[in-house]
Amino acid sequence: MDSENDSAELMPMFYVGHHETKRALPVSTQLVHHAQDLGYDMLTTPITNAHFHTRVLALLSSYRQAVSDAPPKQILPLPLIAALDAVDTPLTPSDTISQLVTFTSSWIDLASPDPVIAHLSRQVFNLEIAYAAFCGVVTVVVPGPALTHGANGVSQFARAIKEALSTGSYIQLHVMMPMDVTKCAEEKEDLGNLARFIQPEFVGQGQAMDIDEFGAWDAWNVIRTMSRYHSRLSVALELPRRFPSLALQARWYSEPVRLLNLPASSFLVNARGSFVLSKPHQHFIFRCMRLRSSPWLLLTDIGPIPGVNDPEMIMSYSTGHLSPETAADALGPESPTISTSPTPAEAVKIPKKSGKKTYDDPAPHLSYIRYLQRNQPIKSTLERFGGGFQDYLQSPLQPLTDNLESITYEVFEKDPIKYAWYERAVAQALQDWVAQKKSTSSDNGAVVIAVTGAGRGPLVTRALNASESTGIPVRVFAIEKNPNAYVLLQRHNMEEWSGRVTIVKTDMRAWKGPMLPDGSYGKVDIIVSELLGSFADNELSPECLDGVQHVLNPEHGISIPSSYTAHMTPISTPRIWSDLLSRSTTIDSSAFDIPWVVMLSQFDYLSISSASYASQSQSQIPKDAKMSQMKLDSPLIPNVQTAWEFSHPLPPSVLAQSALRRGGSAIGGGGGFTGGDGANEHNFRFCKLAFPIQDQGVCHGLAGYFETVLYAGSQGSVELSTNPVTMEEKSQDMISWFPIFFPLKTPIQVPAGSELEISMWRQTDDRKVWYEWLVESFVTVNNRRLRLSISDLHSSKSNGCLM
Ligand SMILES: C[S@@+](CC[C@H](N)C(=O)[O-])C[C@H]1O[C@@H](n2cnc3c(N)ncnc32)[C@H](O)[C@@H]1O
Repeated sequence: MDSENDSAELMPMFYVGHHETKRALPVSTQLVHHAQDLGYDMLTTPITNAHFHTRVLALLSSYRQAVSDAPPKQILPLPLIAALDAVDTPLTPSDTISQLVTFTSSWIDLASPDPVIAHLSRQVFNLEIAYAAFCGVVTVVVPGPALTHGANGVSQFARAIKEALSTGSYIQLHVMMPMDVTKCAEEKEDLGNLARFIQPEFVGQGQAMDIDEFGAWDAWNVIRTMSRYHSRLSVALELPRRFPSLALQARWYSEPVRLLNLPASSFLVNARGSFVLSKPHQHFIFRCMRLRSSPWLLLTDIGPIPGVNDPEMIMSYSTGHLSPETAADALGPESPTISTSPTPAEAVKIPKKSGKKTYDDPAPHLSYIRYLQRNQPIKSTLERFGGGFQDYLQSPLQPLTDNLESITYEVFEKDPIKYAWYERAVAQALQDWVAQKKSTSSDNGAVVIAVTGAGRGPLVTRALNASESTGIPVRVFAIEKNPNAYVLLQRHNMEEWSGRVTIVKTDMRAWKGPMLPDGSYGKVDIIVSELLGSFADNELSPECLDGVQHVLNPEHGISIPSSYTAHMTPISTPRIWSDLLSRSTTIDSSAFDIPWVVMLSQFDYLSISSASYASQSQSQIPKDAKMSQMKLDSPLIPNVQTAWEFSHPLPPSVLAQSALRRGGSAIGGGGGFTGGDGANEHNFRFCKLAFPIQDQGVCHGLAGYFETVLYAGSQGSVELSTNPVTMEEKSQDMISWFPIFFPLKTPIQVPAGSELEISMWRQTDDRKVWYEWLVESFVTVNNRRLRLSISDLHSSKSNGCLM
């Protein structure tokens, strides 16, 4: 198999279903197989049929009649729907039932302010859920609430969903929500919809919500919040013809979307007369398909399954092999000529270009989706490296207290950027050293380098390379406290480094420096270390480097890295939060007090850089962008702020004061704030940052990143970054670090135009280091700043990093 095929095989699979809102035929096993022969993976079916619908309408009508015939003060009991009859449903338990996506009735109105309509709707819904569960159905799609009834209606609907999750204890419930309620296709006049039979006194009752672009998302937020982020509850998202703002797209992307519903109206027709999707549709679908649980696609009302009534018809399997013209983009719906862009129904009437023989595709929409599947954007380095780790929570490494395994080092060493950048930094530092005519700590003019925390030695190799490439002689020491890695370092010294390196097995803080012939200890000119964690200082780089600074040449000595900064931004991530909730109730009650290392994937930034937010109406995807080249990062640039900085070496006076405090002498002060002598208190940090929130949302925690200056000299600075705003410019394709996530035990609802204030502390008691974090939400009304909510003060003290 060639490598192209190899990588194509690793691309996500698209599972595509065929859905008819009014399917004429019951879905038999034969029909399922027939659809599979065409290339569909699944079919949908309603749980009940028109017979049942008619029965309920008749019951409503006779009830209304009875009420109007009854004497004025007589109260009649609410109408009761008799149990389902065999003629009421096309479903029956069968071998193929688990392959069907079932739909509850769309003609009910669970959120109705009319108690009779609500009562009937609830009965229909409960009967359907119970029967589907009985039949062994796995997937049930529930049409979302009518938003016209306002907030009260949404909570009624949400309550019914919560009930259904306990009735059908194995069923996955997908609530069908429009991506953008303001761009919803006009509700088709459904004469049988119970909502039409609302009594006049209830019309307009229940404060209608001010429905803005985020209206449907807001309703979904109520539904999943009331069900406590239930793991069997997700969204079936209906994609509109014209896509909403990038902010709303990004929000839906962060939700548990398990079905993407593509009605016929979401397709455009290109110059060739073929059904295609706009660039924003393509981009959104491609992004969603990269999620750890990628959604299924439903093609809705694109016509019945072809060939069902025509056994003679020659069918072809939709492989996605389309000519470039057939799959070419259409004039997008965002084009000013939108009105001339035909709807699919209109397009059917467009004469095909004469002269060319047209290929009659029985399933053109499906063929196009398969084409997208074949032409997905190539994977980024990070995606190739991190595949399978998306949103997977890992406890941060503690390389100081734990001894890493060889395989962990091996993973670091695959980084295509980090080590190359270190080599550049060392080379530039050596060149500056010589150019500035600085004296060295050796007796022969060689610059003395110590790689402190050498691991299996990749930075040692890079330091030797830098010496060779610059022609500047060095003397190299490799310091490592992991006894197992020490063995490997010795082997490398014999086999790769020709014995040029002095290997010392010790904690760097206990190392006295290079031993001189007279038995005394010399100094080091450059300390090279990589002790950084996802939040810069969380693997105790500051404490380790303070502890080894005594060996550094006091006059000229430098540290690579010379500084590092921690960064953060508030995010919404329902997926990770619900994962933490179940952990906190099962395996780890402190799950919300741990900063987790995680390859953040299904999340949304809550605070966007003002320039990026302002320009979001302009299409971010160039018109001529090839599918395979599309970038699938978050489309908006977040507002990421710096929490604090550490730099090395420290001024000697700071270390001198720390030494005075250690041991608790009177002259060393009154002890630490949080215990101990306070000898590490110079590494205490605090920050309070304010983040503007543009759109309403829910904050589930803080995403943390870091930047580091390895070396800044005469040739500029060599930097690494995991900060999404700067990583592309500073160290694109670096894969060694995933972000860190500081969770909130109780998610904070944030209105549009509000502000989140984040307080973060790096605490220490001389024995360990931990973080504390607090989030507050504010809104300004009539020039008064009002606090809306405040989180718990979270603390990782019980899981702190031991010094
Ligand atoms: C993140 S790993 C980096 C390893 C290697 N430099 C690399 O880039 O692949 C950090 C290394 O520092 C070592 N280390 C951490 N604290 C140390 C200390 N106080 N003294 C000596 N080694 C230490 C760990 O055992 C580990 O091997």
